Amino acid sequence: MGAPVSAGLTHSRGVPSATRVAGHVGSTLRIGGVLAWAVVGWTYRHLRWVVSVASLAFAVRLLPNGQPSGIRVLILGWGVPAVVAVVWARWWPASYERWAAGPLKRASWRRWARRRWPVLARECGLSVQRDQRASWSTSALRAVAPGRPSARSTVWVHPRLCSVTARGVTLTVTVRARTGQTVEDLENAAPALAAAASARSFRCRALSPSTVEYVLVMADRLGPVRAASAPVDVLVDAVPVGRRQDGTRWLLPLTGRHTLVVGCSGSGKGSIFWGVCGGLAPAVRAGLVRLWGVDLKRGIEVGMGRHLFSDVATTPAQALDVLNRLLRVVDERGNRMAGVTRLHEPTSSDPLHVLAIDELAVLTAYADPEVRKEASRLLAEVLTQGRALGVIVLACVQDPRKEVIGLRGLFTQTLALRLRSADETRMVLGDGAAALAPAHRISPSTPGTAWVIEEDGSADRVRADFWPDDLVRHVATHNPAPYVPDTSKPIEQVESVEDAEVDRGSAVDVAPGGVSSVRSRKARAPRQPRTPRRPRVTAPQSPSEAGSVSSSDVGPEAA
Ligand SMILES: Nc1ncnc2c1ncn2[C@@H]1O[C@H](COP(=O)(O)OP(=O)(O)OP(=O)(O)O)[C@@H](O)[C@H]1O
Repeated sequence: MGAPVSAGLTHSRGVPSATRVAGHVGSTLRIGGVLAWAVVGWTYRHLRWVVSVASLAFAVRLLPNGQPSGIRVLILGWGVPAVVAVVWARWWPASYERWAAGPLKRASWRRWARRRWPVLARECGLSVQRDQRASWSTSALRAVAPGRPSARSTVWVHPRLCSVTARGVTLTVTVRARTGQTVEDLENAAPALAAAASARSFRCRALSPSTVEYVLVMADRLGPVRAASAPVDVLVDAVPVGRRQDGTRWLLPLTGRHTLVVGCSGSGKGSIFWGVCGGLAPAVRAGLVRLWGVDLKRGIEVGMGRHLFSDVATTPAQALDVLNRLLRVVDERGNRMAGVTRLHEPTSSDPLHVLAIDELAVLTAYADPEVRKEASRLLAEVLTQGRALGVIVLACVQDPRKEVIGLRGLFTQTLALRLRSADETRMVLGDGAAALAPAHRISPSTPGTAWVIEEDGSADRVRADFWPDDLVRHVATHNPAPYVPDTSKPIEQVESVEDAEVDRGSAVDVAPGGVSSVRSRKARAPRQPRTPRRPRVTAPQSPSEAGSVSSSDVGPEAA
């Protein structure tokens, strides 16, 4: 048998085969097709610009010469701007968006709102039909030709469009209610207006009893995941946790507030937990803030950044102890501040105490009945009295039902991550929130996204930055909580400062796998003089007893 014969043409050195030529032609055609398609698409989207530039080129280049050339018009007026724009948008998208696409889009949104307002107002149920008396000219016409037109006519009355502005990815429309209309009527139309504008989301804010501002977010800035970065600035009043839906920074106010973070499993509570604790890290290092952790889910979450915390409770008994100690700070500060000031100012000797609780329900709903009762009582006291005295609480929870968190109403700001139903949204954010802040519609594919209700009552969508484990560890290691001897413990429990150091420095780092490792910080902490012996003090059992505790019973920051 002879050698197999190739079905195609044979190769000869220096002469390309038909297959290779066909391949080159094919790929050239493909690239050309993609480019042509991109140019056509861009032209379609920017038709007005292309037509304007083409007309300009025609007028400037050709008319003076008196030699019109179709090819030159095409190249100068259409081809050049289209290719420039495609290349610009492809390789420098940010500057293209900033200087070309962004301003054009915003101008078109503004024009759309102004021109379409009468139709929009009517279709969204904001306008009414009213009978109107005929004008004098109509009446005169009627006198000449009796029978028509009618002496009365029907007109549409719309709420007044006060202003239309566009900035970034938001279109802001301010509207004044017509006679007989309330701001609630205007607010109720917000979802319909947002849908008509094809907005991604919206905010609605009452500026006065007759004026409402609609902020329509036309593009989603919360889509991409953004990792947090190690904080540098010493911040106490508010910490940056992520971004708002209009792309601006989301600062979560802390001073004077108790924060409840609610979201189902996997909704990203960890990002907000570490956004706050990590954001406070430089202040912890500076001694302006003391963090206390309660993580009854085996300390897995808090263990990741253990060094940041002055103390961490991983069992119900330890949690009660932490709550008791904070209550003593509340009592001591209350006595000291009474009649002097109404809001605590954190200093390094008198810091802000932040109690961070990973899963509140484990303590207040799923623990033993006695622990539950005691924990709820202590926490209620901290929540009701601590706010102005510089003792604040950040609590995360999955289930917002009253049976699970009876203390829900004592938190002064609430963040709703992804929730399971409109009912849960109402429970967390309040009546009427299901339409304005639909946390139950947050996609499971965007963890860390939440709805917040601002002080002025408006709702905003936000997304927390993601805190990877390495970043949490890095921030905690570089911003350890300064050592503060706990003099509130009965004396026999703290034999010496060295013992206390070992006690506190033996941070139980629980690895994700659940394996604990004991790490001593004794080597790093400076050696302290021995604590003077003190008379034995019994920890108070109730707030009334706690009120009589002397300043030596609380931490040194209070002394
Ligand atoms: N801000 C974020 N951006 C992007 N992805 C995030 C963000 N936050 C969390 N995730 C992702 O979502 C997953 C779940 O997040 P996280 O553990 O914080 O949820 P959780 O609400 O605390 O859940 P659980 O209550 O079950 O502990 C994380 O593993 C992470 O991959």
